[in-house]
Amino acid sequence: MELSVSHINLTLGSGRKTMRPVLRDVSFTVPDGAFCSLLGESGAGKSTLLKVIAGILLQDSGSIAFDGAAVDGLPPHRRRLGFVFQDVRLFPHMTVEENVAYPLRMAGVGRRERRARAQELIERVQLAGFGPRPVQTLSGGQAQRVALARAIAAAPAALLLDEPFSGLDESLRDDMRSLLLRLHREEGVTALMVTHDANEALMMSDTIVALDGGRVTQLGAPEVLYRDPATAKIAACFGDCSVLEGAVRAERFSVGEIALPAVGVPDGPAVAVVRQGACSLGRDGEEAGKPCAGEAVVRCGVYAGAAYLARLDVAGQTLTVPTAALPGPGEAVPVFIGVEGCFVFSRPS
Ligand SMILES: Nc1ncnc2c1ncn2[C@@H]1O[C@H](COP(=O)(O)OP(=O)(O)OP(=O)(O)O)[C@@H](O)[C@H]1O
Repeated sequence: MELSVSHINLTLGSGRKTMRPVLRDVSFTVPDGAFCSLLGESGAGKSTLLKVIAGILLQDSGSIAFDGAAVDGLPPHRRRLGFVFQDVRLFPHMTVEENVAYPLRMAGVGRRERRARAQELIERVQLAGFGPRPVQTLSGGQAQRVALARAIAAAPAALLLDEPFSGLDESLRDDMRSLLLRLHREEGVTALMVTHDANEALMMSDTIVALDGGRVTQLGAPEVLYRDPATAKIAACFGDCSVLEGAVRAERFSVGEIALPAVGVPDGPAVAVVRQGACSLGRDGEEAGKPCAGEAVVRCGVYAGAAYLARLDVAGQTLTVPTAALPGPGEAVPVFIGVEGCFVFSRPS
């Protein structure tokens, strides 16, 4: 099913003083069978948007459509959606099988067919034999597998997932991501997942919708957001980086002794996001063929396993650069920064 979100606006709050716009003109389309992530920091409006799509909250204006047909007048239970939440929300008084079969019971599916589908799904989420178990006896990862099986049991029109793995240990998350992607592919179900983990969004999505302050700031394939981020926040969300405030003049960003290309950026205050992987010190940078960005003074260094991290002083700000050999504090060192990991944006003055 194609899921369309068109010009959604929503203001929330209990009194005039607390009313604030939470969603502002949000529009995007998730094609039939695609996996889309809603990415944004806390308070961006991700969960609120999921609730609007589910029909739990009603928007002030705009429309939600499934396969081109508006569903704004439909209550949540008639939207045929499957849900997975961070806090799992299994029915505690039911067994694993009863939980998975519940949406089928609600849909009026006969007992024998319900049992067969529940059994099949329990096996597909690698919990064969767990059917009669009370859900309170499950580990966090097992409970989330049951929640996934339950969410797809009644072949929903779309699957909505709200931070489904953030309550799990990192060691479990990768397994769960693979399982979810496999089920998504096998069922061919359209999926929309809320996450604040940019790398999770990169790994899992066909499309990412970046939300900030209730607005869509960028929409596109993971590669597009990674290689050509539209805002400094998006550039900075994909892992270790330094953020430097400076100014652009004649398409050059400068701060302290550091200068970087800023093609197309107008003159004025600006911010540069510099990914650690794009930076090298001294001879390492020359050998990698990166352009020299200038000199900076070593403030301190830390050991980070694969490399040392040199913390350099740039006009009172910190530029972190991985290095095989740590120079001493106070030493001035040439810094090399590859253009592919360096993004400059105008900053309102
Ligand atoms: N019922 C409400 N009344 C007033 N403000 C609300 C209400 N629900 C949410 N908000 C506000 O709307 C904004 C967006 O909230 P939302 O929960 O959608 O963000 P989020 O991106 O999902 O964040 P998180 O990752 O922390 O869950 C927040 O500033 C929140 O305080």
